[in-house]
Amino acid sequence: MEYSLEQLNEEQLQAVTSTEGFVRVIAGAGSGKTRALSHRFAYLVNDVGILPGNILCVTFTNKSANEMRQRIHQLTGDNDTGYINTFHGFCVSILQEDSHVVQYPKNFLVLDNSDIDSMLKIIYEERGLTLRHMTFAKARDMIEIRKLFKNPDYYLDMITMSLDTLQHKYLHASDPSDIIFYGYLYQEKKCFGLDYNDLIKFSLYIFEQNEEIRLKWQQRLEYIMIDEFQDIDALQYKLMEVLCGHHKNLFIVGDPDQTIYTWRGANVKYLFHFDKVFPGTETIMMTKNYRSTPQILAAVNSLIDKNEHRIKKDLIPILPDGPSVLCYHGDSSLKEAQWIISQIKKLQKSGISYDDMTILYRAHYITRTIEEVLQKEEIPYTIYSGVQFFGRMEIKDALSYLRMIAFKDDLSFLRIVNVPKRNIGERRIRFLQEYAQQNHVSLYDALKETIHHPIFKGTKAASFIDLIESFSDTYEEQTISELLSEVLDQSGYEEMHRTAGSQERLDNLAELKQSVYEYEISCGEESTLEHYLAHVALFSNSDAQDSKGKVKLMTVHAAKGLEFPYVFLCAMNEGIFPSKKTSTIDGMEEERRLAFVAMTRAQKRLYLSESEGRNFDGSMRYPSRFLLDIDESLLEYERKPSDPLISDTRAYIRYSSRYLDGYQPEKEIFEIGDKIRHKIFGLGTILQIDSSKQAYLIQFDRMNTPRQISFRVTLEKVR
Ligand SMILES: Nc1ncnc2c1ncn2[C@@H]1O[C@H](COP(=O)(O)OP(=O)(O)OP(=O)(O)O)[C@@H](O)[C@H]1O
Repeated sequence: MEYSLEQLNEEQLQAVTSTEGFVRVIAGAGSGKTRALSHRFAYLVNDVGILPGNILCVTFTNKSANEMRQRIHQLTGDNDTGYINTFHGFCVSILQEDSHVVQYPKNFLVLDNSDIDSMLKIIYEERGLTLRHMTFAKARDMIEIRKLFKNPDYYLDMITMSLDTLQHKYLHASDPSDIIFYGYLYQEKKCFGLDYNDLIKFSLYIFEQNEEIRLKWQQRLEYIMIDEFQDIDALQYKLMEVLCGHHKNLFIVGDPDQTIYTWRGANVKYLFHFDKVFPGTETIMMTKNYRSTPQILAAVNSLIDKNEHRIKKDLIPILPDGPSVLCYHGDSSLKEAQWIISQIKKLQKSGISYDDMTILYRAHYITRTIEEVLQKEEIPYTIYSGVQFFGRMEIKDALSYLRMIAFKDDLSFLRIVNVPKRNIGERRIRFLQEYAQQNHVSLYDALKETIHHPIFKGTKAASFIDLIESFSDTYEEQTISELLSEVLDQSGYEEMHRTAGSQERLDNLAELKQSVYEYEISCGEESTLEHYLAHVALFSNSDAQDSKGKVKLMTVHAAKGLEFPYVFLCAMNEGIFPSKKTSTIDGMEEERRLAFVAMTRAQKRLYLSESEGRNFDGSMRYPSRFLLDIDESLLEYERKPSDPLISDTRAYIRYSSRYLDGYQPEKEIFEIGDKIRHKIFGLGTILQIDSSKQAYLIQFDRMNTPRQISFRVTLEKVR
């Protein structure tokens, strides 16, 4: 894009040319925030004559920083694009220049999650901790929470204590949380590593300690601009306050309706109260939407209007009319996927490239059925910010267990023999490889033949053989889905992920079981384990490298800030979107904002779909409340959920909403004669309601006599 202020509307122009003082832009989705920011930067450089190195432009992710750099480069033609970075990235620049104040070298290490895990591994080994004490995911969270709230001055230990003193503190800690925390600080200091928290804390400390350095940075940053201000957290805010302290030229842009990171500490109050904290703030509202058709905008306005904690602001369409928002209710997730793919084919036949079509979803595991249909129909696709379903580690591991039972091949063996840990590490594998080569046998046979060799003392090799042998003997009599469940259980594989707290992996395994089950019922005679393995092998080899000419699949979080001509938002079901983890009213509003972000990505047409069936916990799948939030007249249904299903959904939403924010309903919500499902006793009918005992009298279909069941137990209404 060429630089020209004529490409801007009135509000954008005001935002671009109001260079001095505190300026706040409250902007809607698709209203041209990115365009305004990049033009403002270019205006300062091209027209005002400011040096790019004196401008700081903060974005939310590294990816948006890269994109912003490219745009600004195009607009200014200048190779120096100044400081365009995330807060963390900018702190790296500060520390590279001034880390000597805290006696850290310039080439300090920036730690990511896998570095942190490696450090945790050392600490656990040194101090005899196991994942039962705390999973790595929990340990990382715990460290972050302690750094933010419980021990906010922790960085002083890192800066002022000698390595020996820090080590002493670690070695003398006795509580697992203290051991991990101080062990981690010690490990960090030992390698001059800094995590995201430290980067900001250290920068703030340097500014606090050294006025000269603070002033140097404050003077350097003549203009500061911050994007996605609705997602700023307390530490970033503090840093911003310091940085703009000299010139006081601070420009912020945000959309309160797109706050989706409160779970990470973002707080939209900073955007709301900005004008009180910085008197004289000029506020500009940008609500004209250039991205989406009036049909899409009417639907999203209607959705977000249902959030109670918000400033009312409708997006105003600029583009001409387009087709209606098209919705579909499937009898199963397969039917839903087939419908999406049929729409994709229709679009493609009309001359639209696959590039222009994107499928969005709330949770990764949703892609499995969609991928299967896409592959069957030979439609090219690519998954962003995630691995294709059958390429995921846990899916490959699970399938390797099945392959091991059927074929006992070396590849499967190598993949799973030590997963979960059976103490069969590299040295023992080398031993097996040598034996196998000399005796021309498979690795598994090598293990069986050498199992009494002293090298396998203290390992769980024998129980691994028992496991494989016992399944090999019986698998032909079992269904594949039973086999899979049992092997994941008896091998300890699922337990391993449970202990590690990897809910996403467990969800994916549950989805794999579901897919095996569907395979069995759809292919009758041919459903042997060998057939199944041949069938899935076709799915595991697709590559996701080049995205040209391919349908895109991504989570809603990954789609933030992007736009696509045709958007399919799928699996719009209770328990998926909103996520089953939503437990507070604020959390539900955040989920709704997330749905809003998803829908506002669409430019030409938006497709919404959901399907019946069961969730992993056995509960019914109801259409999402977010679909019901949208005024009915704004949605065109190609296939609608039945009226009884809609009324049950409403009842379910009313019922489950009571539990938000920990509310425990005291009153009964079923009526006499209602059919219910109890998670253990199965189907039944309500005979009596006893409010004094807070219980129902229920006749269960499979019991001779009725039972009294407390209100405390969740019952599901059956149509
Ligand atoms: N003044 C304008 N005239 C024409 N098109 C515009 C104008 N401003 C923005 N657009 C177009 O509108 C679309 C949305 O703009 P942009 O991506 O900057 O929005 P945004 O506010 O950053 O969106 P979001 O917050 O939803 O990610 C882009 O395709 C952009 O080119």
